[in-house]
Amino acid sequence: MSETVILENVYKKYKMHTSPKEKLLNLIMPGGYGEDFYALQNISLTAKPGDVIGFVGVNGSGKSTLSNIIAGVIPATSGTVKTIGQTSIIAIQSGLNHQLTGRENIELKCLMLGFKKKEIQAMEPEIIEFADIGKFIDQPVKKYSSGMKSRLGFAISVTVNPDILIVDEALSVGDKVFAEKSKERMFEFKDQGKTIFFVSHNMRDIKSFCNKAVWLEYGEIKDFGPVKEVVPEYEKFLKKYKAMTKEEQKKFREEVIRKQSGLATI
Ligand SMILES: Nc1ncnc2c1ncn2[C@@H]1O[C@H](COP(=O)(O)OP(=O)(O)OP(=O)(O)O)[C@@H](O)[C@H]1O
Repeated sequence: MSETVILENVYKKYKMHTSPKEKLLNLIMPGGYGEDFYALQNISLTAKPGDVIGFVGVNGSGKSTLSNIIAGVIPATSGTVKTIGQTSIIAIQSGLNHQLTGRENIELKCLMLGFKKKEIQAMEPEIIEFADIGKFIDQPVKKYSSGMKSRLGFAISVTVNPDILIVDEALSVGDKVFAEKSKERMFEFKDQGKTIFFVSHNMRDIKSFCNKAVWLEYGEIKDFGPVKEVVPEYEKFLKKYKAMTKEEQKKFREEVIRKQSGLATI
């Protein structure tokens, strides 16, 4: 079956700043200002319908950056990103506008995804029912609890029926009942053969839900393959990392920063 996501030699470079002055200089100077920092380097991967791919890696390895690039939330610095079909991301930062009401956010997000007014009207009741936030739907989102925000974000993202779904730690917030309902919906998507990317620090969730895994280290792909092969290797690494002395862990982190700080060549 043909691919739904194709990434070729993707890099994401940030400028590191230590003061507001440096941030300002970065905005006004041609070519920017500050030390280069590569959040992602040389990422190439493809995904097909039915692929449920877990992103694993320690804090700062690039999982969210890669998710956001696939979702089209942020651009890659270089390389090519091709997605075929409707893409939808579910993340803790739900991307809702805090000044607008829940209902207005539904309309705005769906309009941005290219739906027509009539289609949105048809989807709205389903989104509201799934989000289960009662009368708050006509209140501004700034009055919502974090659980309510994530429920609304999740409800919109799944009701638009995407071909490619990206789930970034979204199940780690909110109550148990909603987490169960969300998991059920994601398993339905999996059964329908959609392409899913799933970011989690919970290896039990990764092993039970995904059929493939990408192990990211220093913003690079350390391994990509069947979840049964990649995750045990990653768990072995985690065990070793946790067994290191504080000094050894510090050395490891310094090495990570050195590898990501402008030493790579594009
Ligand atoms: N806007 C930004 N400006 C500068 N650096 C950034 C920015 N966003 C992310 N980074 C850096 O890029 C690296 C990768 O971050 P990312 O959030 O993708 O990692 P992660 O694997 O998702 O981490 P975590 O498990 O902690 O969520 C980190 O070192 C982070 O500090």
